[in-house]
Amino acid sequence: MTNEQMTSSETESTDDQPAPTPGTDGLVDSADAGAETETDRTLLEARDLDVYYGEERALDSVDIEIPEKQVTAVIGPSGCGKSTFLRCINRMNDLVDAARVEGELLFDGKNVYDDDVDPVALRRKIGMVFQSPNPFPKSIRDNVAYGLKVQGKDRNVDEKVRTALERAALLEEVDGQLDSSGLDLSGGQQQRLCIARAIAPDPDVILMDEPASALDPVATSKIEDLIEDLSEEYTVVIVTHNMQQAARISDKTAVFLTGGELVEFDDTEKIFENPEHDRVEDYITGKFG
Ligand SMILES: Nc1ncnc2c1ncn2[C@@H]1O[C@H](COP(=O)(O)OP(=O)(O)OP(=O)(O)O)[C@@H](O)[C@H]1O
Repeated sequence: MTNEQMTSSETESTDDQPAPTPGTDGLVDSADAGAETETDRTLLEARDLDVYYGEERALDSVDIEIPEKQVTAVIGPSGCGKSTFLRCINRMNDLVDAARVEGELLFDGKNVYDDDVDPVALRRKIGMVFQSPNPFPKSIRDNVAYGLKVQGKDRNVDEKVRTALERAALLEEVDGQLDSSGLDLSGGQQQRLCIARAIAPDPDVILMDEPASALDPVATSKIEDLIEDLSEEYTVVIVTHNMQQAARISDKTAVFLTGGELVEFDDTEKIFENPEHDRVEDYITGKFG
């Protein structure tokens, strides 16, 4: 992973937003970015975004505006590019040799693919939770403190760890055993530990790639409740195969179909009750996919 350094302090702004203050990592500080409490403010935007793996196109000219502090679900049949899209947002595709990205992915009006953006710093602002819980073989405390220590944020670590565990709805269950291994927790607890680890560095966005697909129904329901709570403070983008889950927990839904095409993006209710496109209706009603 390259830790690219900022070479310019220039920051782009969108037409309807004031120019935010650039940080030393090429990114903007969301707290400086103007009307951060407006729920419909766009935080993430793809413009004509294509991704290729070698010669194969996985995303086809995707345009989307994702609002802050809401849950956006990304659904679609297997292989349609959902995970690829998610990984574009925090440049995880940089780690895939064959992947090539064209177009723009704006975070707070700044293209994350600009040369002056440090991908490591970007991933602290845009955290990620994966399909299978993947705690480090360390204590619960060290798992959550990991990102803070990497950032050199060594002050009040215990307090920050407890806050993150509380936000991830795990503190009550693990209080008094923060020195036990994270690997000794149940699958659902491990996933909430991973969520606590993602939120400890205080990101703006949490990306989730099928975060409940490896969990039983009770653990899944806890994660779903948690995702809804998290959207009060964070922008959540979640890939899910489970359409009922998307309908239950998301405010907006993006439907990708074969070939990496974003066919429809709208309020979740509209997508599930009255989609514009026949192909989306066919997918939602299970006619294919
Ligand atoms: N590392 C890679 N190298 C080459 N091709 C890839 C790679 N990752 C994904 N692809 C291809 O890109 C396309 C989109 O894959 P992606 O994983 O984004 O789809 P998805 O909708 O998330 O699928 P699923 O629902 O099965 O997880 C597929 O054709 C896939 O084979």
